[in-house]
Amino acid sequence: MHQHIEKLYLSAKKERKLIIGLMSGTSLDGLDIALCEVSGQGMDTHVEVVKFTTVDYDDDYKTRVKRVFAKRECDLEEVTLLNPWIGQLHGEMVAKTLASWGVAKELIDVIASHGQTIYHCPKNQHKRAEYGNATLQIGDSDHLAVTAGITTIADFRQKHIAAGGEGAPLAVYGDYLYFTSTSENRILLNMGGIANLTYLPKSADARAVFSSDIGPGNTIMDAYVQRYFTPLHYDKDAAIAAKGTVSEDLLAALCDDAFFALGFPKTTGPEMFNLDYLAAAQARSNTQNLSHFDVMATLVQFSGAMIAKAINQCSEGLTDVAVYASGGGVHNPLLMDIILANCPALSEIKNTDSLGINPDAKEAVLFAILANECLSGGQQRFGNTEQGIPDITMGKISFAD
Ligand SMILES: Nc1ncnc2c1ncn2[C@@H]1O[C@H](COP(=O)(O)OP(=O)(O)OP(=O)(O)O)[C@@H](O)[C@H]1O
Ligand SMILES: CC(=O)N[C@H]1[C@@H]2OC[C@@H](O2)[C@@H](O)[C@@H]1O[C@H](C)C(=O)O
Repeated sequence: MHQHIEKLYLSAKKERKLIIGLMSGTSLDGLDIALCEVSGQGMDTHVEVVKFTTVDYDDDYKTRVKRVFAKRECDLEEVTLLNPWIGQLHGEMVAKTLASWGVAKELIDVIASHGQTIYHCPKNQHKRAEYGNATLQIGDSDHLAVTAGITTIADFRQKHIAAGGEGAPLAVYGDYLYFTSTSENRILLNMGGIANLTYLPKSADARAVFSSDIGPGNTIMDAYVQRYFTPLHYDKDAAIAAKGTVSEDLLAALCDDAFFALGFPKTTGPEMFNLDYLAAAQARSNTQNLSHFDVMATLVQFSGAMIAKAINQCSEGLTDVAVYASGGGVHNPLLMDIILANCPALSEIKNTDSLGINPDAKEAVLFAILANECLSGGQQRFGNTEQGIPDITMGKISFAD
């Protein structure tokens, strides 16, 4: 038996594993690194986030990735060069972070790497009959594994598509296995660049679980700030939006798109929700001359209103629904206020801290849970492909040498 297979077999048998979950999201803010002690599997999964950090990307990384990010046409050589380059960079980031934590790489069972999404195109977006759903994450895991010296499980989204899904949201698997409660119905709301939610019934019936992207979280706001408020990367604490006034005409135009009429589940990305989307809405509503502050005020209202609409749709007819938020959007006080103000059935929105998981770490923890399922789980049935939750084992394995 190959030594790597034997080591993986021994890891898979361990009651407690040390798994490093990695997430690099559509906001391109940094690499989330969560050192997780994972025990059990399936509905008995328990995670302790031993250490967490976000290693910020420098402007060089952002500039390089943005040349190919969410663009229908780009330099294929650049994509080819970035794939190993990001994998190696992520491996170096992990190695340096472990060293700073004083954790020897030999103690780590596996790394679980999401990679960097550069293009996401579900059928509702490309509308090309000859193709199915598709998505592309780069940051090759062989380069990551060799650089970090740790076996790496990666590229989770492809199997989801192979089994009939759209490759996202994958949060539903981790949410169901880890956050299901038999005392309350729960909505897990993630607000990164894109907002997505998972509905967890207190019946714990996997067939009643529900998950979908909603629309933009921070992605258009970030792009607007990066264009007009250089060198800022985002509207910290909504300081810019707070100075503006919502344009009802622009808001109506932003909300008026076929994507929002699609039923759930659905997925999207910055391929659709970007500054071109904003410009088209401004042209339709003749609001091209708004101040930057008024545009930002309207964008945060747009995200908040669409998120609230999805929460209301999900919880219609239910009495006890608790909402737990995660992702960088939890730090935007104006966004959180708008959501709550538009959800009459809610008295508060908690964040996942109250469930023991740092809201900034949740996505990285998700991939650690998916890797644990790849090694030791797989028994939990979802069997709900129509709802975008097929029963599958996700991830490709890259050995360290
Ligand atoms: N203090 C803050 N005030 C306002 N917004 C904030 C604050 N901190 C973070 N954010 C927002 O959160 C974003 C980062 O969130 P997160 O890391 O969850 O995104 P992501 O994971 O890259 O996105 P996705 O989940 O779509 O892949 C920032 O780009 C910014 O828009
Ligand atoms: C293609 C892709 O990277 N999608 C992301 C993005 O970021 C949020 C939302 O859109 C979600 O659908 C997904 O990531 C999270 C981790 C998910 O799969 O649940």
